[in-house]
Amino acid sequence: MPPGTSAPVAHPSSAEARQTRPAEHPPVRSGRIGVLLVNLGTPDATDYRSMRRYLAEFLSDRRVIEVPRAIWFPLLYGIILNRRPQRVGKAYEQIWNRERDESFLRTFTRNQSEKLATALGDHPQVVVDWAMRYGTPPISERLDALQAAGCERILLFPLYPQYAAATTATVNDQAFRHLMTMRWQPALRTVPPYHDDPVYIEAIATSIETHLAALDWQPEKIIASFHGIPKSYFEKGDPYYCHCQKTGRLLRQRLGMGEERLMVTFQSRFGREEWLQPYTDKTIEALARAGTRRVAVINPGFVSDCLETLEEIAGEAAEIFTENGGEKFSHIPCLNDDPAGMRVIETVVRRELQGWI
Ligand SMILES: C=CC1=C(C)c2cc3[nH]c(cc4nc(cc5[nH]c(cc1n2)c(C)c5CCC(=O)O)C(CCC(=O)O)=C4C)c(C)c3C=C
Ligand SMILES: [Fe+2]
Ligand SMILES: [Fe+2]
Repeated sequence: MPPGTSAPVAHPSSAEARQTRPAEHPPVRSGRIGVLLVNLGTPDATDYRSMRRYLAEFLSDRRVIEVPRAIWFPLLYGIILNRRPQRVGKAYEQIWNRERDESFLRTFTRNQSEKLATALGDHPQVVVDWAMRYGTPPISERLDALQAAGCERILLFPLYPQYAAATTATVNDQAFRHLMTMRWQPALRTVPPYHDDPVYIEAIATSIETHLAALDWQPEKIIASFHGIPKSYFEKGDPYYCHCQKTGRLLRQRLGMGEERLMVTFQSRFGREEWLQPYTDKTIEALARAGTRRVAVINPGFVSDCLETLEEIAGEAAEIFTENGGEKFSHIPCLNDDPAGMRVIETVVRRELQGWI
C-alpha cells in the first residue's frame, strides 16, 4: 500500500497467512509515517518522591553515568538519592510552569510537537508525537501509540543539535530497546546531529542579534554555554566537544565576532570528575573579577529552556556575575517553540523524511 493511504487493511495477504488467519481478524491501520520528538525528561512534580523517581531513572542510565554499577549504585542509592531530590526539587519549583503545573521543558516539547504537526499539514499521512527519555511520557508508550495509529515508518528525533552518547545515543538505545520487544516492527530512522546546519546557525545568530537589539546596553562578552560532559567521555571518542566548538565557530563567523567576544563554555558539572572546560560558572566569575561589567549568555545546545538554562544560567550564573562585580547580565532564551525554532525543527524533519514523503 503506498504511503498516503491510511485506510485499515487486512493482515499479510500471502496464502499461508490467509489459511492461518483467524476469521475475525481485527483491522490493522497502515500507510502512515510517525515523527517522534524526544527531549531529555523532567520530573512529574517537584516533591521528594517525584524528584527521586526521576533522578533514579536518569542517573541509572549507563550512557549518562559510565562508572561501573558496583561502585556507582552504593553512591547513588546511599547518598545522592537521599539529598539531591529535595535540593533539586526546590530549584525546579523556582522555574515551574504554574499555569500548566509542569516543567517548561514539557510545555515547550508538547508545543513543538503540536506546531510541527500543523506545519506538516501538507502531508496528512504524517503523525507527530513527543516523548521524554526519562519520566513521562516514555518513548515506548509513544512508539506503541504511533504504531497503533498506522505508522509503519517512524522518524525518531532526539532534540539535541550536538551529538553526545549521554543524550542522542540513549534516546536511540531506548527506542531500539523497545523495538526489540515487537514482533512486527516499524521501520525506524534516527535524526543525526545538526550542530552545523545553516538553518540552525542562522536561527541562533538571529536570536542573539534580536535580543541584543532590544537591550539598552551592549555586552562586552557573549557566552555560548553548553551542557558539559565528563572530560573522560570526550577522551573515549565522544564528538560532543567538537560539535559544540563547531557551532561556536560558525556563530562567530556569521556574527563577525572573534573568540574574545563570543566564548564557548560548559555548564552543569555533576560529581568530582573533571568535565569539559572552560566551566561557565568559573568563567563568569573570572570575567566579573577581571573587570567585565556586561555579559549576555546563550545556550545553543538546548532546544528548549529548562532547569539548566532558567535556573542555572538566568538565576545562578547571573548571581555569580553580580556578586563578583558584574553589572549587567542577560540570558538569551532558547529557540523553544518560537517561529525560528520551529523553522529549524521543520527543516531538519523534512530533510530526514526524504524518500518517505
Ligand atoms: C553525569 C551526569 C550528566 C551528564 C553526562 C549529562 C549530560 C547532558 N545533559 C543534558 C541536558 C540536560 N540535563 C538536564 C538535567 C540534568 N543533568 C544531569 C546530569 C547529567 N547530564 C542531572 C543530574 C540533571 C537533573 C538536575 C540535577 O539534578 O542537577 C536537563 C534539564 C531537565 C529539565 O527538566 O529541565 C537537560 C535539558 C545534555 C545536553 C547533556 C550532554 C550533552
Ligand atoms: Fe544533564
Ligand atoms: Fe544543573
